[in-house]
Amino acid sequence: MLDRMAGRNKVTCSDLGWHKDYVAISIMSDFLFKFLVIGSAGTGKSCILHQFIESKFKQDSNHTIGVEFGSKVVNVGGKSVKLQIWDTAGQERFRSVTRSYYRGAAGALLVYDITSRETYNALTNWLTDARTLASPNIVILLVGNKKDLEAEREVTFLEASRFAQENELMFLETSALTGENVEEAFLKCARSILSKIESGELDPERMGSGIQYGDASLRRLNRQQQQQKRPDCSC
Ligand SMILES: Nc1nc2c(ncn2[C@@H]2O[C@H](COP(=O)(O)OP(=O)(O)OP(=O)(O)O)[C@@H](O)[C@H]2O)c(=O)[nH]1
Repeated sequence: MLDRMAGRNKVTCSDLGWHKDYVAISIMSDFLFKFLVIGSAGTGKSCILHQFIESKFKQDSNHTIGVEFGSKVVNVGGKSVKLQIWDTAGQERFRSVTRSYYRGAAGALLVYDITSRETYNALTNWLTDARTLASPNIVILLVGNKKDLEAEREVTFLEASRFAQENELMFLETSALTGENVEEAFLKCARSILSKIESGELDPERMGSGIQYGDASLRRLNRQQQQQKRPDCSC
């Protein structure tokens, strides 16, 4: 099972139950965050995930069947965070399958294609799904992908920034082709979750928070508890 956590895996419909019993806590990480990548078909979600994990463009990307999975450990503000990322199919026919993955997600990249107004117009529906089906405190970053296709742009940066502001989303334009802002998108989302944990706005111990302590944090907590239990030395 651990092999499946290193890198990226296709999850077929028959596999859909396996992760339910799986407690994925990385040995060296401080936290584990569950992430979703959502948005209309063809916006580049799989290519974004591939670029983030493999640092290269996925040349022959096919439509995702159900969901695919990838993971990566990143350093955020001195903390080691394992991102457990579910790349969902954008096609309507997979909607019931993909919706079952929303529960307990801490963060999401909501992706549209800057060269397709249709994918931008669908954002409100995706957002409603994310906010109702995932954790109520889910941190969402709006991603305008295919930034390299400037000549074919149908959605301006300003328009999308306003949408993001009105809907309390963070916003970035990316290119899975060149890699521009791809890592930054995941890091920005992770940073925001981490700062909400630090400020107490997010509680990793709440069921369905999409956040777990990694072994490094657990070891630290155990040490602190042991020290508190030790009786004071009277010598
Ligand atoms: N020029 C350009 N093409 C891209 C970019 N990202 C993805 N593509 C292309 O867009 C198409 C769709 O990419 P995918 O990553 O498969 O899209 P998806 O959102 O995962 O699609 P579904 O799995 O059906 O939901 C492919 O032909 C990619 O080569 C990008 O940043 N720039």
